[in-house]
Amino acid sequence: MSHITQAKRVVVKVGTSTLTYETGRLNLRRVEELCKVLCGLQNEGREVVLVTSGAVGVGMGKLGLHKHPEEIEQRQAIAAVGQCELMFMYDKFFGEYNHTVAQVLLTKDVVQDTVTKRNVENTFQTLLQRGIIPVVNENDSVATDELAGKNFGDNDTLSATVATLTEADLLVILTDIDGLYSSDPRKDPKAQRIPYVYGITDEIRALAGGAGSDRGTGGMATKVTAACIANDAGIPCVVMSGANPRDLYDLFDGVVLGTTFLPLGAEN
Ligand SMILES: Nc1ncnc2c1ncn2[C@@H]1O[C@H](COP(=O)(O)OP(=O)(O)O)[C@@H](O)[C@H]1O
Ligand SMILES: N[C@@H](CCC(=O)OP(=O)(O)O)C(=O)O
Repeated sequence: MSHITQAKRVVVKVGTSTLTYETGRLNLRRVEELCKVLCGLQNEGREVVLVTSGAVGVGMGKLGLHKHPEEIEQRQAIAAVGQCELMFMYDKFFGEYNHTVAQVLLTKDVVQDTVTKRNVENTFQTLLQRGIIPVVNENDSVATDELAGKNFGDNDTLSATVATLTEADLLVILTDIDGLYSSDPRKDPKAQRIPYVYGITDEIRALAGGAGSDRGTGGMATKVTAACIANDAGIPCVVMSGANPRDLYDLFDGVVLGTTFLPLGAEN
């Protein structure tokens, strides 16, 4: 699958359910492994952009909270605590393998305005040219557009936006399940994994349900939306399990993992 093996610029998105234990505390072993593998991919000549969730989840863990507060301002404040911890950890782990990270926090309006969009595109280009790994999250402490509902924001869609902004060759979404199934496997034991999707249709969208845990936000539905945004920009998208970050090496060696969403006309 040359779309994957030959991808040079790769956006990798990791969800809260992959980064944390049920307590909300960081799964350090997994996060360290993920950072090491991303450094390995960077060393082989790829350019990696990491889109990370976890600010709210990690903030809750750090503050000893077990239930998502209803109030938006509480969640914004918790995210501010968690984002700090997340970046401290990424800086440390990537630094151990001699790589520099940069924090980029985005809101929807940034990419809707031509001037701020160009600014952030320039920032990404400059970071990547310098071999720096951008670590991106939604700017949860200032974003209010997506806070009205229960969802705090949607980093799946954000990752697709980042893939288009950076003109990436591939988007990889790491989650707590190994791809898109014919229905939510947590509810349907007969659900079967779908290895390839060539062009996202309404039937495919209808298969994808909501989050599988209290820590996840958008479920498979937002991942399919993200894949659609990426595919519309000509960028293939893989949704796969983040449980064993070393699987990324297999992916780039050509092993078929998770679900690969390919734009129509990009079948080989
Ligand atoms: N058709 C489907 N195929 C696979 N997973 C699905 C499907 N429908 C709903 N899901 C749920 O989506 C969850 C992954 O999304 P989410 O919990 O938001 O994780 P993350 O934190 O990685 O974004 C899975 O654990 C699963 O329960
Ligand atoms: N920006 C939020 C993440 C929102 C989100 O989409 O979470 P997830 O479903 O775990 O990818 C945070 O950092 O907590």
